Amino acid sequence: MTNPVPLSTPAEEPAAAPPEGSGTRARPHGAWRALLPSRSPKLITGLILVTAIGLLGLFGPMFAGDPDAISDASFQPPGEGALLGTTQTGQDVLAQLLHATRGSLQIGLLVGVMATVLSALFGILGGYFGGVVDESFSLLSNVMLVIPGLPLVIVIAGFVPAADRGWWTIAVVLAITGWAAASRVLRAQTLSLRSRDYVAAARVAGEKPWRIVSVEILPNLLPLLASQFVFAVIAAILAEAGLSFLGLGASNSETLGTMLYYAQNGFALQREAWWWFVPPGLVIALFGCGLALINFAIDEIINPKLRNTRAGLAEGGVAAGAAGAPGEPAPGEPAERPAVLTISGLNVVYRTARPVHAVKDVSLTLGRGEILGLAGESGCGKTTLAYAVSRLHTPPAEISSGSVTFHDRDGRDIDLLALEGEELRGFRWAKLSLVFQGAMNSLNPVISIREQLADVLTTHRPGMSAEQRRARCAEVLRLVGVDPVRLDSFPHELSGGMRQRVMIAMAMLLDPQVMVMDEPTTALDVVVQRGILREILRLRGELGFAVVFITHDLPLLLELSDRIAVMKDGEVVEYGPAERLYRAPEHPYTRMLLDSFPSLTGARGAFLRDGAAARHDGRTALPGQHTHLSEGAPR
Ligand SMILES: Nc1ncnc2c1ncn2[C@@H]1O[C@H](COP(=O)(O)OP(=O)(O)OP(=O)(O)O)[C@@H](O)[C@H]1O
Repeated sequence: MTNPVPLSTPAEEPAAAPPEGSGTRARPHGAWRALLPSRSPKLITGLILVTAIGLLGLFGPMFAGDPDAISDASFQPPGEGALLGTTQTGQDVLAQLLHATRGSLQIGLLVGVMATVLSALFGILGGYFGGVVDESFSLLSNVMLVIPGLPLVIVIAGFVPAADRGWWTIAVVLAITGWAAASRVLRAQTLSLRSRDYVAAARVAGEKPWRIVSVEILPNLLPLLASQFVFAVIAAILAEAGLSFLGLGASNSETLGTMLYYAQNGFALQREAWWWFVPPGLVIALFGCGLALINFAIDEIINPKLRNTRAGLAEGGVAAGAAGAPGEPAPGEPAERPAVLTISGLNVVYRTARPVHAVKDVSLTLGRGEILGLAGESGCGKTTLAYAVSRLHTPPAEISSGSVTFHDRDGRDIDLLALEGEELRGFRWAKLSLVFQGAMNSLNPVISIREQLADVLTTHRPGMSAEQRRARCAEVLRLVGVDPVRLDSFPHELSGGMRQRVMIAMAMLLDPQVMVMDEPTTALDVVVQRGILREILRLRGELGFAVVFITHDLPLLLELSDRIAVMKDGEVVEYGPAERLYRAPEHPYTRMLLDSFPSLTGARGAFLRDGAAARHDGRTALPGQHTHLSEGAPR
């Protein structure tokens, strides 16, 4: 991006700059294989349980004898003649168990499929299409919900003559009475999904409704559908057991429910014949457990954030303190100001299945009141570094080694990586605050600006009176160039530029010594952006805070920063005063970056023109540098 409006040009932000885009970042899609969890113990255990019980139900009856064959050996415990013992009438429990497993699985799976299809049909289509479709589907599901399930099942099952009450009849009855609750959940989720940016984008792009539902919405609902399927299967197996217990079960089928029913009727518990009721109970429990574990794993597959972050650890990850990078200040370029933040040998690794060493041995010193620019192409680790320094990183990101020391005004050195809980909360914002890209979107739309600013003060400065809070809120707003009348506005009543200024004001509320700004103005148009950057420069001069300023935009950093660190693949490849970096870049990557920005006054950048880094000698001036760098050394 070029910066045609130099910082020194008195260009004002228009009162109503157009609101910015959504600020969402698209993650690159990996191959389907990459979506699979590498070694998920949950998935493996779940699959083993479900497959084993499935095979037992599928093939077991072929090898088992007649489950109804009566013999004299009544209540025989497990032993040689009968592996799982016998019932009151001498029937073989193992043979019964194998047939019953098949019967229950048939009913459970059929109900699971039917109930899930019904709930998806009514819930997703109703939620997506809205209007009459939604109203009629909702009416139907509401009616099904208010009718008490079990009595309805009993009535329907009782209505069907026993001779016709096959396992499929019971399955249909259970499915009809069991889809409504799931459909309400799916409808609510679909309503939320259909208003997301990417669905709106697909609609604007002219995608057909069936494609939007199946490609944009359905994949996001898969974890929910999977868990509802699991729930429906388990509920069906249990409901069928209940019906059998009442004598309303499938008349032509042996199920785990009927087994329990006969065990109860045969006084198995009283006669301590545990082998009669424990095996069917255990099969139900293990099957449910297996399905639940598979459900967890499906969640991890669908949602990459849930994937096992320890997989990387098991593989040893990336060695801490990897090969040194030229992160130290070059000799002869010591920090002139006393340091406020010292980052030393910092390594940050994303412990994913394939670990990403995002920050490699970074060492930087931020002087008091200094603006340190952090430049580098997308994905080089700038945000990861900012998050780690602010202790905002969350798993799978892990600081594998290094230190971050904050040198407080009062002379204390604070080890940032050792701060925990209350200490960390108290430190962040009061001494080190942050403004992130698209921060303006984090303002709560239903709370006024005044309340949102005052909230920060109430949390961190509980001793402040309401009057003092009001005065401070007005003061910071004035500082960032927003009229304090706006305190009573709601975020939607402000322009994008104003909202971002409010966020900067919020970051300044507690008079921090360091502000980390990650692309704070990227979402704004260039005129508004320059207005805000000028404010930051002015405030830095007035209030003396130091800034770590992150952007792709090297020309902008050349104007703004005292020193610049250039990052590539997680390493700081060049670090020095902005002026030196511009006049005599040492690293080929810095030269390439400088060459990649076209000049407004000279020849077009070599990178854009040639598609490759060109050696750059006698560089033409970059936008903005005419007005700033050419006037002398940076601040
Ligand atoms: N949650 C994550 N899990 C695994 N890798 C991640 C994760 N977040 C970021 N990364 C990787 O870490 C590296 C650094 O990412 P980071 O977001 O810090 O880059 P950046 O320089 O800030 O990029 P940009 O300028 O586009 O915001 C990239 O390779 C990225 O793919």
